[in-house]
Amino acid sequence: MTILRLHQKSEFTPSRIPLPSSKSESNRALVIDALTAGENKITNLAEARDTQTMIRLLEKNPPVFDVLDAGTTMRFLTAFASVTNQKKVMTGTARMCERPIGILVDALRTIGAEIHYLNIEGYPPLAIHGLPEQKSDKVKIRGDVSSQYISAMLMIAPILPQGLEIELEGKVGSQTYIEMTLELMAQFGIKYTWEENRIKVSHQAYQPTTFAVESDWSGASYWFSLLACADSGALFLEGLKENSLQGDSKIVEIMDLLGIKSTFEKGGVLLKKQAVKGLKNWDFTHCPDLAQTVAVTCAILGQNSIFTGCESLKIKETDRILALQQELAKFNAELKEIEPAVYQVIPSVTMPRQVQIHTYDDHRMAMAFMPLLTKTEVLIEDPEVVNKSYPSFWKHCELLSIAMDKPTES
Ligand SMILES: O=C(O)C1=C[C@@H](OP(=O)(O)O)[C@@H](O)[C@H](O)C1
Ligand SMILES: C=C(OP(=O)(O)O)C(=O)O
Repeated sequence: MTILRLHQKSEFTPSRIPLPSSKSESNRALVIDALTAGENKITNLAEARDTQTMIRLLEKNPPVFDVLDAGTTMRFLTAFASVTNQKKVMTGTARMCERPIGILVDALRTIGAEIHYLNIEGYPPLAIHGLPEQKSDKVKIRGDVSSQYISAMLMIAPILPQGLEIELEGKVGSQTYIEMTLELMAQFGIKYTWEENRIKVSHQAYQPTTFAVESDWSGASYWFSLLACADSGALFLEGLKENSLQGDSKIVEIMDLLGIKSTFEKGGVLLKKQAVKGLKNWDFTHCPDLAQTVAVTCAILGQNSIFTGCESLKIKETDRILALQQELAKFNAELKEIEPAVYQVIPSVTMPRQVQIHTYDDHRMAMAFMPLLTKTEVLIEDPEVVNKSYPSFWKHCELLSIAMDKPTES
């Protein structure tokens, strides 16, 4: 295990942070590009490992698609390999093989794909044998497990000879990501309708276009949190736009309650400190990746908050609820279950002189706990975990003159 020591620092001189590109937008653009007959010009693709994995697999087209720990890559490429009628084994890390995929496999089988489970029913690894003939132009997909299944089906829908109608069943989580998929498809010329719980996409061709991936709002959230927890400073986050395809731009509203004023300017957003208004509760149904950032911020800022809509957090890179509970306890804060998927953050009252954060192979655990350095010395276990979405994260900490020791082996 490597450990990165972050020295305490609570004042930041106004600094600029060049954010990474969004892996969610990148991975959609890459799949759509692979399904477009002509030449697209896609710029600003993410350096994230999840995106680099997608690029490598699409370029090299090996018989086994090992997606490592990338959820979108697993789900999007399962649909892609099916619709392009390929024989493919889909696999990933041990954790990836614990993340459910049965809902997507069922939907693909309904439209005619031949897919077998190689180990446990409902989970990767999978063997795909192609989609010889479209058997149905309608599927029902429940929306409360992962929106990635719906995005995966949507992106392949125009390629299907009969198009596709998707009926969303029950509560829909991460809807902003479904909207992102459809908006991106629209930018590549696709027409669709979405009435109540039915999304219809007819058979049509993706139109070659130019598309620039936006900066990553999920990655931006950690800098909002850092400034919210700091005593003073200002930050300019480069490349963010007010009207984003990304639902995690909600961090602006959340952090407005937690003491950050955001002003959109040419080339990005300026963050300044303002009085804390208070965050009594927040629903994370459509922005689950912000939950860790906001939980840590509330715990540090003395905000007793109720978090709802946390259903999907247990099936991400790790069980994020358990991981948060264990790590918040290290500085005497709590994430208490009130009822299923509803939690209360009980903030820290005493801060130890040093806190060592276990990161559970989850990039967001490392990044979400970084702002703790405003209050104490922080040791981050396996800091390279950030590579999944934000490989330059620690370099960007250095831009803020956050002192850190070279990672040591232990
Ligand atoms: O489609 C996407 O790009 C994503 C959707 C979300 O997953 P769920 O739909 O599983 O909540 C999100 O947590 C993930 O980081 C990225
Ligand atoms: C959940 C995440 O990613 P994925 O599901 O694509 O692995 C994430 O980046 O927080």
